[in-house]
Amino acid sequence: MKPLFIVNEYAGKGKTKQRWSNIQRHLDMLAIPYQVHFTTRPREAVEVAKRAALYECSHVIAVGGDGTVNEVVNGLCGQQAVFGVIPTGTGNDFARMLDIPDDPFFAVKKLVNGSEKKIDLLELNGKFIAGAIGIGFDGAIAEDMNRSSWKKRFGAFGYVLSMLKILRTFYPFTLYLDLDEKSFMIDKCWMVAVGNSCFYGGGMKICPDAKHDDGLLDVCIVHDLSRTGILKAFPSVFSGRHVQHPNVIYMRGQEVHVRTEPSVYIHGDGEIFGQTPGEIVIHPHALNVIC
Ligand SMILES: Nc1ncnc2c1ncn2[C@@H]1O[C@H](COP(=O)(O)OP(=O)(O)OP(=O)(O)O)[C@@H](O)[C@H]1O
Repeated sequence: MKPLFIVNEYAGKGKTKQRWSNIQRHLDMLAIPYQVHFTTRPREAVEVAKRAALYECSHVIAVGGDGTVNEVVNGLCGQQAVFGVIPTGTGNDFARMLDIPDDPFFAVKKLVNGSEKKIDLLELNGKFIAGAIGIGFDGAIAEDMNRSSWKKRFGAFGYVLSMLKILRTFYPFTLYLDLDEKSFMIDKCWMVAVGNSCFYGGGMKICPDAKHDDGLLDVCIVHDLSRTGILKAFPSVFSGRHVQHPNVIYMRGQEVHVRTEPSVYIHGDGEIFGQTPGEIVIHPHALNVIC
């Protein structure tokens, strides 16, 4: 039973093609037999991972960034095969969550010597997300980044550029949020983040206490801040200290329903999943991974 590598050569600003030759060299050096599929278009990885059982593979490894991880996870969820990742993308937050190194040699070694564990997954309106979901200001930033060439040109720094652009035009919204049995109505809301992992946007700790195997989702709400206030608070998201800010609410639960007035964008691990409303549920121990 050979592992199947699903490679997105376009991930990491197109550098994955070069990185894959390195990875292949390391696999051959360690005498690891494998099968490989190169994606030819967006979302193809979902279909390939769905057919993993036909390939008779014990492991399915995504070679790419968080978008590729998301597609493979959505195809693989509910199957026996174990999921792994070799990070070659721009943000690589999933690999960061599992402590998988960027260096291809050490990432391959980790795949070979790593142990298996089960991790939780978020489900948003029927789709699975391994890392974190952003609603509102952050969804608008992700939408802008995916449309512009900034991510390709500037990598993770493209997030900051899109943030500065969206900050000028974004208007806070009214949030109606149900978390398990509790209901909240929050005016002048900027964003809601729901995290399975603490990392997102290339290393930002938006939900700093989120753990990917505790059966809980973490919710972070930013509200009632001026544009200058957002700018001042932004750097603290890299350390996770933003949760101490008086205009940040931080909670934990199992199921979140979000409605907003007006509708705002939702992203999951950087990919746009439409607009609000959104229903988010945590699925404890839903995916077998090597870490
Ligand atoms: N052959 C292809 N041609 C064009 N796009 C593709 C192809 N295969 C996959 N994709 C798309 O490439 C997009 C970007 O891939 P991915 O997210 O893995 O890399 P990244 O954006 O560099 O990394 P990260 O998400 O970690 O910042 C995904 O949304 C995926 O659907």
